[in-house]
Amino acid sequence: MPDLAAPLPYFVFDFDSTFTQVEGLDELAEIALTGRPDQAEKVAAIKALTDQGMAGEIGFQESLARRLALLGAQRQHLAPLVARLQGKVSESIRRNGDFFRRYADRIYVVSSGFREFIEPVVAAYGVRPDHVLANTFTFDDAGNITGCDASNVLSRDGGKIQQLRDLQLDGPVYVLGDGYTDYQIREAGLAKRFYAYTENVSRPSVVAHADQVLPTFDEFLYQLKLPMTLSYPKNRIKVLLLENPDARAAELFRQEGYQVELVAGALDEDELLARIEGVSILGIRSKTHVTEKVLAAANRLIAIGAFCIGTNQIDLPEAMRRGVAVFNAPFSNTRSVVELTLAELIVLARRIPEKNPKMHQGEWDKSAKGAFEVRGKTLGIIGYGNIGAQLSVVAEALGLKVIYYDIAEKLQLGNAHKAVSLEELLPQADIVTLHIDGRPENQDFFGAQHFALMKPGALFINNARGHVVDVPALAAALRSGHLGGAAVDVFPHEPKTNAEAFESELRHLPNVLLTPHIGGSTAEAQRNIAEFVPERIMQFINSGNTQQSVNFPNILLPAQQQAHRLIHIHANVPGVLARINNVLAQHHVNILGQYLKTNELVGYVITDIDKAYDQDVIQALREVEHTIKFRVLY
Ligand SMILES: NC(=O)C1=CN([C@@H]2O[C@H](COP(=O)(O)OP(=O)(O)OC[C@H]3O[C@@H](n4cnc5c(N)ncnc54)[C@H](O)[C@@H]3O)[C@@H](O)[C@H]2O)C=CC1
Ligand SMILES: O=C(O)CCC(=O)C(=O)O
Repeated sequence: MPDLAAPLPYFVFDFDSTFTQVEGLDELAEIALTGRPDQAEKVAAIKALTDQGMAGEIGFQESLARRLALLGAQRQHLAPLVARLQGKVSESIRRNGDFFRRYADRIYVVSSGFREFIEPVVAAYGVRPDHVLANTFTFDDAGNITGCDASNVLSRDGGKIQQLRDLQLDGPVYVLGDGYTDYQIREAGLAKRFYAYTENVSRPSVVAHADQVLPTFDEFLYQLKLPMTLSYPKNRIKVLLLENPDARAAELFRQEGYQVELVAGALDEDELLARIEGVSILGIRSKTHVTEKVLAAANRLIAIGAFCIGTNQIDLPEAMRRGVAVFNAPFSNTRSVVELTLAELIVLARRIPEKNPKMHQGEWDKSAKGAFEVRGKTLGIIGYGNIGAQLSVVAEALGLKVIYYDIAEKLQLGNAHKAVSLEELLPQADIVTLHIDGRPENQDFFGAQHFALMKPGALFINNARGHVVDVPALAAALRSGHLGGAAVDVFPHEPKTNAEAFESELRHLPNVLLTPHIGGSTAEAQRNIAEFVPERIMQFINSGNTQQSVNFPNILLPAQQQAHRLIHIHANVPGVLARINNVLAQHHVNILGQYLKTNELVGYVITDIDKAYDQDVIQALREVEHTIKFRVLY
């Protein structure tokens, strides 16, 4: 570990793929070779030579000479190169630009790249020209780059070592770089610590030799307790994604700098208990249950993402009491469920679940028995929320009459007719479809007495939640012939993974279409969900914005320039806001903006304060009575 009490060390940065995201010579090659038929081939050859040099597979001098020979670059290409590199400074270095200005005396950039493009890029961050140690190009009279100044130590093998020797720095040196030649400074005894910088590229041979690996520059500042833009390095935020959400979700979290771990199936309580410690963001779909016990063990949990609509699998009040915000994707798969339901009602009306397997067994059963058109028939929709209402519109377009029942007052769409009770709806409907939510009160919502009220031969569809239907009662109604068929996508007990067997008494019943909870499983829905949920969670983490959280008071406070943002979650008891503001007043901290919203269990306050604050204020705010969670966002 670095010695925090010691005087500040000298910081030696590599440039290519460390200070910037890219290699300068690779970029120069792309610019210089633009429009040439052999551009791709030559750029690839140059990149391969860069990598071989960085990984220590060939000598630096050889790598450089071979790259320059392929380059064909001229002086005029340098200005566009600098402009390009200025836009490609590593993200975490860019956001901590103040560090370079503040500690300019202690910072050196030592690179085997070229001063012509390095100096202007780092100068924008306050790095002094005499602290940039790099090669220089040589040019011919026509301005073609012909090579590099051979008298410069950095143009030779072991150049960085010699350069550090020549510098004769009078204190400890910390080297940050992505290449083997950066490590060699430490190996030669000229640096106290070598940090492998992996934000842009991670080379196993370099990482293996590092005192520490730095996924971002924030991590370095955090470890050294130096001032930083973020309150906490993003690479320390652990995301656990279960049940295979679309790959885009992991990609977005990784882009944000978080560590992402994937588990293909659902986890039961014990399995989740074993993995939840240290997790900041948990992503699930419909099968993983986030119980009170799991939440109690979740020592770092900030947010849960339900990559679906339903959130009945999460103990929402307990999550709220523990200050864990829950987000879902309330509309991203709505259309997919509607399309499946429409397909099912036609397929059932034509008794396809019986005919299809017979055909596969070579049996030709051509008959109209029990088959009907859906045009003019009555569709009874129970639960007229997002799915029910959209289904209503599309079903009418298909020629169905719609009647619906909902416990909440809902806007009647098209010519849909509202029923005041199930008793009114059920005897009228030729097809009954459930689209209620999975709240605990809906356990066994639909039972034998309801099937009995349905028309003889009517069809039944459940694409909502398994536990809302009494399955033995449904099986009895099908077996007796009272119902003409059913389509079921959701079950009280669903396999956790595709490897587990599916058990249900609905198996092998006539005209019954069973699907493995795929109502929302379309490419479109999964991609939409995988973008929607991470976006909500990252907004919450970065700005405190809780819009569309299913369990938190919804707040959106626009970001203020020159402000620190504090997030305070507390038990909803009187007087907490006054106590927070008392602490701020006692410490003479100016409030620039503030928003409080409460619900039945918690209060959520976003406070923007001016720049002047110290650790005492933060500690005092943490100690405010009834605090559940407190975070400094920026
Ligand atoms: N099979 C699948 O893959 C999918 C299933 N779903 C499930 O579909 C269901 C509906 O989803 P959304 O329409 O988005 O939900 P929503 O919340 O927009 O609508 C649910 C509606 O049901 C009503 N409701 C609740 N309890 C009721 C009751 N006892 N009697 C009558 N009405 C009642 C509510 O007032 C609300 O209008 C949810 O359970 C959801 O989890 C959603 C997406 C995919
Ligand atoms: O696709 C999933 O995993 C669950 C879909 C679902 O039931 C929902 O969105 O509520």
